[in-house]
Amino acid sequence: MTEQPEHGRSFYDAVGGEEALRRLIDTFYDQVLADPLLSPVFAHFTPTHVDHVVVWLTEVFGGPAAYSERLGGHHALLGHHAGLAITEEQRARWAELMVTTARKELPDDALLQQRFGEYIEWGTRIALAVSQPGAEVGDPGPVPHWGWDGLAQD
Ligand code: HEM
Repeated sequence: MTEQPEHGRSFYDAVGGEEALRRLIDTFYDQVLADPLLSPVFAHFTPTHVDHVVVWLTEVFGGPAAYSERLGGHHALLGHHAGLAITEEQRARWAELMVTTARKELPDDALLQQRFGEYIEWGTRIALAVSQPGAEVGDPGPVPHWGWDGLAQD
């Protein structure tokens, strides 16, 4: 788990744990579903979507590894985006809404907000890539870990 001396705690704990991630994702999807560019992409949205995104982010940021244990891990996550044909405009809007929601819902800590934004930029580019027609997920390896130093090389 990545830690930074002056911040001390794991990135997951500093973010505020599962409770903060749930607040973030609840607020975020309220906006996604009201957004004319994104709402058509989420036509089949269900409340379990919120749960699963929270479980994913929990594991990525160093909390319990429940996405790997219960929801199929990295391969399954990428597979959920297969065939969606996400456009760059949609990706950028998704990322922008997530980052602006994080400014309201996550702690007001410059490094935390920066690393969170970098993860969203990285993750949304991968989601766009695997969503294109004919793209193959292959073997993406274990769920990535992201923290005070960005992507952990573990
Ligand atoms: C960091 C970036 C992203 C993360 C962590 C993420 C996370 C997830 C997760 C965990 C699921 C599975 C939900 C479930 O099991 O119900 C999912 C599905 C989905 N994601 Fe993403 N996502 C990202 C980027 C995007 C972007 C940029 C878009 C579109 C603009 C998108 C559109 C969707 C859609 C439409 C589904 C539902 C697909 C289905 O019906 O199964 N995602 N995402």
